[in-house]
Amino acid sequence: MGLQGQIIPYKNGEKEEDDDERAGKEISPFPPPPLHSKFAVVGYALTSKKIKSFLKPKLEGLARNKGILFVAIDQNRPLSDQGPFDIVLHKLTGKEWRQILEDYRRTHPEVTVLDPPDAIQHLHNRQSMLQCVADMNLSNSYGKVGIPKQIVIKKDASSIPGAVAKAGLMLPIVAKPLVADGSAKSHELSLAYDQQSLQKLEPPLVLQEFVNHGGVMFKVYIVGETIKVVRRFSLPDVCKRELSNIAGVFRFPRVSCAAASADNADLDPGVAELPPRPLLEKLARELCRRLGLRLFNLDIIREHGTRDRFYVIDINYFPGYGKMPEYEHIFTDFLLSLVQNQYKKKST
Ligand SMILES: O=P(O)(O)O[C@@H]1[C@@H](OP(=O)(O)O)[C@H](OP(=O)(O)O)[C@H](O)[C@H](OP(=O)(O)O)[C@H]1OP(=O)(O)O
Ligand SMILES: Nc1ncnc2c1ncn2[C@@H]1O[C@H](COP(=O)(O)OP(=O)(O)O)[C@@H](O)[C@H]1O
Ligand SMILES: [Mg+2]
Ligand SMILES: [Mg+2]
Repeated sequence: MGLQGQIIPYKNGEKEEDDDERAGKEISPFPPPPLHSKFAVVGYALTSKKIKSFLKPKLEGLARNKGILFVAIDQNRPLSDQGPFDIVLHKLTGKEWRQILEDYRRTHPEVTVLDPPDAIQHLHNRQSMLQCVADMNLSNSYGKVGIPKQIVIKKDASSIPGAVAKAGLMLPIVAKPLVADGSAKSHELSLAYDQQSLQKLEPPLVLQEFVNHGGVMFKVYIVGETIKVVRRFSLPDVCKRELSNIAGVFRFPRVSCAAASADNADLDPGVAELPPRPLLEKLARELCRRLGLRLFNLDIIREHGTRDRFYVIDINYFPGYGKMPEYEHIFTDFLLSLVQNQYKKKST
């Protein structure tokens, strides 16, 4: 079964209508936009890559029909002189930009900044990124969600074999740059097969046990209270024989970017089966609360040979929603719900 149309809203469990049927003739379930302007104004500060993949004509068209206007933020002018905005949507890096946003949040509490810069900052370090998942210790009748056993190596590659042995990490080991700032370098991943090769790695790093997961992972996209899951191909399992015959470090430039959708692939059902919906709902809701974020996705894998043992391996702020089926409807409804909440707050 393909995943198209698999929407998991927390609240009502209603299924979205067919994309094509609704395109262009949206009847909004929300009351009209606020009184101060005809449109709800969403200021955006995004890279050109993001504008291309996210702000597609279909999204802008649908938004306009629902009373939402996207307006580009001019980074060379003070934010307060622009707008007025109801919402600020952003994904740019740099200390200066963070400070501008923090100041703006303080002086414009009526504007929803998606999301707060300090909360996003939490995801820019691969150790702090997964801490919330570890703290949650989610385990119920639907399954158990954890993170792979991991350690952080800040410097000194020669200390790695000792640190790995002391922590009891099993080979093979995945090495990821500690900083996840969106740069090409931060997505470079290495797989080390033997103890000796570990010294070839370049700190600062997070070292994680490689968890066999049948070569398929799940991307869980979160937009406010809505979650949507897609399947992607991933790194293949490493078997014991391979482990004893292969030595060295294997480097991958950007695994997840190269990974194709596995939604319609003919897969072993035990590998392809989506994680249970109630488990993902609980995980997503808790992560939204703990991280203070509304726009993110997480990469989750199922330990091969188990039914209900899951590991979160990555969390990304404002990911590639363009690859999430029906994101235009989900995103515009989300923006409207935010504006509506602001309006309610103002009138009470
Ligand atoms: O460009 P895309 O559509 O592949 O999106 C990237 C994400 O892919 P995904 O939605 O998970 O498939 C990607 O996810 P992964 O880290 O590759 O799992 C990141 O979120 C990436 O942002 P950044 O480089 O970490 O700042 C995202 O890149 P930006 O679009 O934010 O630059
Ligand atoms: N601990 C792990 N066990 C097995 N595979 C992993 C593990 N960590 C990462 N991977 C694989 O490597 C890919 C990239 O790692 P990830 O942490 O998602 O980095 P990125 O932020 O660059 O996407 C994942 O999508 C998955 O295919
Ligand atoms: Mg990833
Ligand atoms: Mg990532």
